[in-house]
Amino acid sequence: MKIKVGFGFDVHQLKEGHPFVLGGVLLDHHKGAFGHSDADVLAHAICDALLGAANLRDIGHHFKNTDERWKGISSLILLTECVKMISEKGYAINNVDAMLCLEAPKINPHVPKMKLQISRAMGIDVDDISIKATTNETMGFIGREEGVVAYAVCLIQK
Ligand SMILES: Nc1ccn([C@@H]2O[C@H](COP(=O)(O)O)[C@@H](O)[C@H]2O)c(=O)n1
Ligand SMILES: C[C@@]1(CO)OP(=O)(O)OP(=O)(O)OC[C@H]1O
Repeated sequence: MKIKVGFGFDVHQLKEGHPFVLGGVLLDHHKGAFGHSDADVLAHAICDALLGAANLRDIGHHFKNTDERWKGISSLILLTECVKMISEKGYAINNVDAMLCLEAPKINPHVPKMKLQISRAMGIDVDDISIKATTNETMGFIGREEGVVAYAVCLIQK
């Protein structure tokens, strides 16, 4: 059996009045993430972890942020596409572990729904997805609520 690990990171600016989508869940917050797609940093970090594990470059290589096809797209669709790419190389997903870093809102109440959305998009068990959150203790751009960050690792095997 071949086992591979992948790591992903993403960051997006937070702007007043923008929708805030994380893990496919629309959060009720005065600020939201700004990007070419729906700017879902959690989905993007998982995409990069999957692609990295299978040595398939990165999200921007496959989905250019100048391509009109991806403007405003739900990143869950991009996540499903990344799963297809690694499946075509013969890999199955073992598990995903992710970390969100943002000052507000509180993420814990939304974790079950995020896990469900991501499990559906990836076609894996909800129990094989872990989502955690931390603040940046008011420091730096995260502490000033200027941006949101996500990290993810995943294990794939064939
Ligand atoms: N946006 C966030 C940030 C944190 N949490 C939860 O609160 C716990 C304590 O966070 P600290 O940054 O103060 O260590 C953290 O372990 C998470 O459970 C959250 O839900 N949403
Ligand atoms: C998702 C893509 C494509 O729409 O764009 P963004 O939403 O701007 O996100 P980013 O993480 O900056 O780049 C990856 C791109 O593939």
